[in-house]
This record gives sequence, structure tokens and C-alpha cells, in this order.
Amino acid sequence: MKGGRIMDAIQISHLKKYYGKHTGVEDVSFSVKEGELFGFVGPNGAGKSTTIRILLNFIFPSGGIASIGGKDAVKDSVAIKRFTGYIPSEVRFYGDMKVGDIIRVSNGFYNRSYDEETERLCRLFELDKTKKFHELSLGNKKKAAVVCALAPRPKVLILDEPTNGLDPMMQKQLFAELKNQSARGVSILLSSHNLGEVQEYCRRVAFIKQGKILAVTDLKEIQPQKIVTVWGGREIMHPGLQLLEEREGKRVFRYQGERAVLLRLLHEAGLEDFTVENESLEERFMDLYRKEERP
Ligand SMILES: Nc1ncnc2c1ncn2[C@@H]1O[C@H](COP(=O)(O)OP(=O)(O)OP(=O)(O)O)[C@@H](O)[C@H]1O
Repeated sequence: MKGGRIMDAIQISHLKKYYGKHTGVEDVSFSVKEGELFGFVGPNGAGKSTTIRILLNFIFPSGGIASIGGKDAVKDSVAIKRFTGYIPSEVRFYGDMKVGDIIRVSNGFYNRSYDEETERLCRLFELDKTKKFHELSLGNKKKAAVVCALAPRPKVLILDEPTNGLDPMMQKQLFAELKNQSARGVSILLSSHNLGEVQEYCRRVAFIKQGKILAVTDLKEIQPQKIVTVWGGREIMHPGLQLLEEREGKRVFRYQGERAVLLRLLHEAGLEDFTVENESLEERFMDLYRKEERP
């Protein structure tokens, strides 16, 4: 940290974790800038939670370095916890404790009282503080975890499937709040299977598979690309067109170039039908993972 401000929010370099003979992660490197809302996506078992658990010092790495706010995830974990909030994918608190008491205890870990900000967040997420934790629904348990993570005004937030269990209105509410927080300089690592929310709210995304980072992509750079699906017609050749998939008379291309050129190509090909869409994060995800599976 420099002058109380975090310069490099999260840095991960060649991280490795072996669970005995099993590999958790093999080679994970990426960094999250100050004030960035950064996406972390990958299939089940890819190594997202392992990476997050190392960052939070719940488990030790087998190799490589992970740091938050320039502090080492292993050696400086106590200091890191003072300015880092965490929403786990599965929320567990003492079942018999009332929600208000859980938040009070959680704030206490950060030397904060139950203040106006805590009250604002409880209202925003419509949290019933009088209920015992075990009486809450799945979504309300998640909301309790959201308030516990945000109330101490952390500088860094680590979110593991934060919208899992939240209804669509609360999901929007959470992201509106996260956008505000990142505009105020809070750095956010968002691990999610919901590619729609990652595409909507994150600018950069790290893709992980089998413990290795496949790519860190700036979504602004892929936006001009179109996904073109055609049925029937003649062969279409153009340097701006890249064939992604071909099956049963259907061909899927990625196109980068001028729209007028694309329209002429489609017109001349004598097609039965076609669709043109902006390239989505889901398409990029499927393409990256398909490529990896090709021999
Ligand atoms: N305690 C453990 N013991 C042995 N292997 C483990 C352990 N925890 C995780 N693994 C293995 O490490 C790999 C990465 O798992 P991890 O939970 O980090 O993936 P993930 O990307 O978070 O998956 P998901 O999206 O399903 O939550 C998997 O192969 C998993 O089986």
C-alpha cells in the first residue's frame, strides 16, 4: 500500500496447489487493478475456488505467489483480512445467531461498529436482522453474507458466485452496489458461472481450465466481432471470416471487418438463412474451451 491507497489490488503469479496427488491449480497468473471489477470464469473443477482460498490464506500454495494490496497472501494474511471482504459461494454462520448479531461480530473483526453504512446495506438488501441464521432461506443467507462483506468498507472484495441464490432484483441491486464500490476505488475479483453478469459488469476476464489460465481477455476488444451463423448456400471465403463450427448444413463464423462487406458476402452466398450477433462472452468461452479440447 502507498499513502493508504492500494496500487496493485491483487497479483497472482504462477500459482500452484496440489492436494496430495490431485492438482488444484498448476499455473495461474493474473492481476486485478485498483478499482477494477475483474471476472474469473471456468468450468467446474477448473481451480477458481482453489485460487480464492489461497488468496484468503484458507489453504497454502504449493508454489508461486499471491498477494493482495502488495501484501503476501501467506505471510501477511492478518493484515490482508483487515481490508478485504469475501462472499463465499456457500454461506455458513452459526445457525442460532441472529442476523444482526452476526453482522455486529463480523464488523468487530474489522474494528467497526454497527454504523450507518451497515444499516444502509441492511435496508438495501432487505435483510431481516431479527431472524436467526438457520431460519433464513438460501437467498437471505447470501444477503447476510453480502452485508457482512460490504459493511466494513473493504478496499478489496473477493466474490465466489455472489449471486447464486439471489432473486433477479437482488442480483441487480448487488451489481449496482458493486459498480458504485468499484467507481470509488474498491477492487473486485468476481468468480462466476453466470457469463451474462460477467459480460455486463466486467471489462477484463481471466479464463481458467484444468488449473491453468487460458487467456485474460479485455471484453472491449472482442465487442466489434460478430458471430455469423449461416444455413445452406455456397462456400464463403474472406480473410475477416473465421470458421468456428460446421455441422448439418449450418456454419458458424466469427467476423471482424466492415459491415457492408459482410452484407455483400452474405448476399452473394445464396444462403437459405443467416443470423448475425455481437460476439458474447459465452461464445468466447465456448470457443476457448473447444480449442483446448481439439487434439
Ligand atoms: N480438498 C481437496 N482435495 C482434493 N482435491 C481437491 C480439493 N479441493 C479441490 N480439489 C480439486 O481441485 C480441482 C479444482 O477445484 P476447485 O474447487 O478449485 O474448482 P472450481 O473452479 O472452483 O470448481 P466449481 O466451479 O465446480 O466450484 C478439482 O479437480 C478438484 O477436484
